Amino acid sequence: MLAEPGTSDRILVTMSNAGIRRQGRWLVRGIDLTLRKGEIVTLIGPNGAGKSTTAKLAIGVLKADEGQVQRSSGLKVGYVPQKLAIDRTMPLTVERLMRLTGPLSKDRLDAALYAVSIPHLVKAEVQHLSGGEFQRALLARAIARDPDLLVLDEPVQGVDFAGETALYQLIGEIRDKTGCGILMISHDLHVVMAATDTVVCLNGHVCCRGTPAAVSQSEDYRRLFGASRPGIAFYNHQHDHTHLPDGRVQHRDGTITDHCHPEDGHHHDGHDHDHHHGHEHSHSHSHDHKHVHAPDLTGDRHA
Ligand SMILES: Nc1ncnc2c1ncn2[C@@H]1O[C@H](COP(=O)(O)OP(=O)(O)OP(=O)(O)O)[C@@H](O)[C@H]1O
Repeated sequence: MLAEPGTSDRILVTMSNAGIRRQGRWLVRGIDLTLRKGEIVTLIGPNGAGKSTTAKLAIGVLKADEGQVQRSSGLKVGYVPQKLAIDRTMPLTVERLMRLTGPLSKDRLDAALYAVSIPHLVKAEVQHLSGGEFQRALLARAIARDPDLLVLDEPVQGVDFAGETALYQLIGEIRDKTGCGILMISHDLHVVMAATDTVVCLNGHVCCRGTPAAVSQSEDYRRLFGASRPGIAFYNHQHDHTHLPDGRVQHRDGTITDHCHPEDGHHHDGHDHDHHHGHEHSHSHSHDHKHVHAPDLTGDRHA
């Protein structure tokens, strides 16, 4: 008998009630988070909310003082930290940057640079790269060793709007091609983050989570970031509800609940809460329900 594509074998990291304490203060606490193959999870939150700390806990750079963090055995992580201990004014070629973290065959190095569309920059000096090219070089370095999980701390820093859109598109393509899981960190929701499957809004603890569209409408998000955020646009499908591969339920407003009981979810609007397993579905589309699709902002790249 063919088994349903399992969800447990797709799990890369499970954080259960994880917390970390420094100098008598909890930097983050009560973090529940699951990272799976093929999924993009984005952590958002204001400065100091604990996004980098949570990412470091997830990959084992930091150890939890409370709760548990479990990683699948032999998990290979590609990590682009927020700050690099590299002096960008020192002479350093892209090729050497790629090898600073360990040996890498020429074939893999070239393939990774090709995947991020900068194969011509292999001999370029890092100090001469544009912001977007530098982020691509870091991304190439992180994907070169075939990671199961890619962790990208502020992957679009120093990149203009068009470059940002292209970079998020590229990150989505890397996920599609390699099937790796991706944990991203961003200060805020952004139009292209609609490519993200799940947004987790942090402020020392998990304030809310769900699709980008759902989180942007949630009270917690609005409280944290202010009521109106310009530039957020989502391409929404009208779902009644969708059963995610891991058994959770995504409601029409984009919220995700573990169970089908209305009281379990983050329901704010007082209607459309009667989604139960076994009741009538009204899916009228045939695409993969797991993804919220970004608007096509990248047409020029396909021209
Ligand atoms: N080793 C440490 N000792 C004490 N405090 C720390 C340590 N590391 C981080 N912090 C504090 O923990 C909090 C969370 O830091 P973190 O870098 O995770 O936040 P962040 O959400 O990634 O912020 P930003 O958006 O500014 O990058 C901050 O208040 C920071 O000052």
